Amino acid sequence: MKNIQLDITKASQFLNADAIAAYEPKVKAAQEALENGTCPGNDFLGWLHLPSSITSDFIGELNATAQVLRENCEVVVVAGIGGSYLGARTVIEALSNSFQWLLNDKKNPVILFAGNNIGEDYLAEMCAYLADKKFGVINISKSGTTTETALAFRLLKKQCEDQRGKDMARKVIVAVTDAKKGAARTTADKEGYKSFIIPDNVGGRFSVLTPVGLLPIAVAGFDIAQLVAGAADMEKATAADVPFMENPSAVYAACRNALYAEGKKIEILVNYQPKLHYLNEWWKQLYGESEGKDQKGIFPAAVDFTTDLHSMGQWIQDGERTIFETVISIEQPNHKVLFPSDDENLDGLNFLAGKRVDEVNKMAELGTQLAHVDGGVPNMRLSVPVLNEYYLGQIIYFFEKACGISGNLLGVNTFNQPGVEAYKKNMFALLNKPGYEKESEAIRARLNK
Ligand SMILES: O=P(O)(O)OC[C@H]1O[C@](O)(CO)[C@@H](O)[C@@H]1O
Repeated sequence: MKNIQLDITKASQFLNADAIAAYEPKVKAAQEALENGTCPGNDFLGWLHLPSSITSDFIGELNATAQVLRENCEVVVVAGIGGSYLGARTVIEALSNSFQWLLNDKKNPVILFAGNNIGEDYLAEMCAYLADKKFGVINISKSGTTTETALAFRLLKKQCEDQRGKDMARKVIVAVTDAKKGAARTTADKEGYKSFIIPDNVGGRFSVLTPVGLLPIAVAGFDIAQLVAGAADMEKATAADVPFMENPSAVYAACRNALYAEGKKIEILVNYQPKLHYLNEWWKQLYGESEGKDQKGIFPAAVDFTTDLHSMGQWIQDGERTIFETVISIEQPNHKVLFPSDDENLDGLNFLAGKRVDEVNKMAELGTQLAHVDGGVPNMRLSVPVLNEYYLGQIIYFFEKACGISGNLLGVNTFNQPGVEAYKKNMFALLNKPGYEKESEAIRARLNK
């Protein structure tokens, strides 16, 4: 089967002729440090060989649990934030009908996401929608203590028990969390929920191929074996013994770092399919939390084209020249729509008659690439044969591997996120959380100045 393909020619033309090749020894060292476990954060490398180590028995166990939820729920709420929901949402939205929630065909449960914000209106409206639904919950949190998720879960657990009774609630609430620690583990054990473990050595943003992503994706009705198969093939295609220029993750890592060294501080991930919006969101967390530290790191931004050509297009074409783009292009859509001819041709669009809509999209993509390159924006392009589970697995592993290499090239600990604690500390101090007395006093004094 054909793999996803990375083309960097429209990016490397902005660099010295040998700039990418010059990265080969550095990339080799960065990848070796990753594979040998000698890089910073080496206790979080469990994702590296995850795809090839997932057994069919484990897939079977996940599918069996998914089946229990599918049989007993019209709606399943996935509670989680960051790496504990973005991967699942990426795959589910990429593969679902764009109007899934309007279809009401009962083939699959409606999947909702919660615990990823603290919006009171969001929670109120979701709980109101669930009021007459047979619903279940997948509570996902590695730490088991994340405020956004814990808050939503407390509401959902109570509503589920009140609506469906304690016994049924125990059947349709599943926990995905740490093996031993955290409130989500304590609750799951006490209530006797079915639970899955997030391995200690896999951080949240690298966890989509653990039950964190696999369980919700299976509940939504998608083929997780194919997702894992795609990732496993990409694990092979990016292995340490693959020559540098044939390893897409190594080349992507080299190219983005070479551009960064030339002052291209912002990378914009671009798609031409609205279904890929959440891939943008997943990728932003993957690269943002991994590389944005020690006062350095490429800023990961993202746009949905052609939609955002009518909002951000101006900035990208003519704004400050500190950006580069990485475009994800799906070669073949899953549907076929031919543009009709019209005798009156009042809209003047008969020149498109008989063409596929995707042909127009592809010409928009090519035209944009040429314009942006002419405007001084280096462009990489990741070509994906078709949008399905298998190729989403390839895309996920491609970006994860490249992120591991890229973080080592940048010289940061790719696998921690100390900066995320700052807001939490202030929030807990402001909310008078027990244990934060000193911080509460200090923050109030600061605000009263
Ligand atoms: O799975 P958890 O522990 O709830 O964490 C969710 C997210 O929050 C963070 O820890 C940041 O606070 C992310 O790294 C993580 O993906």
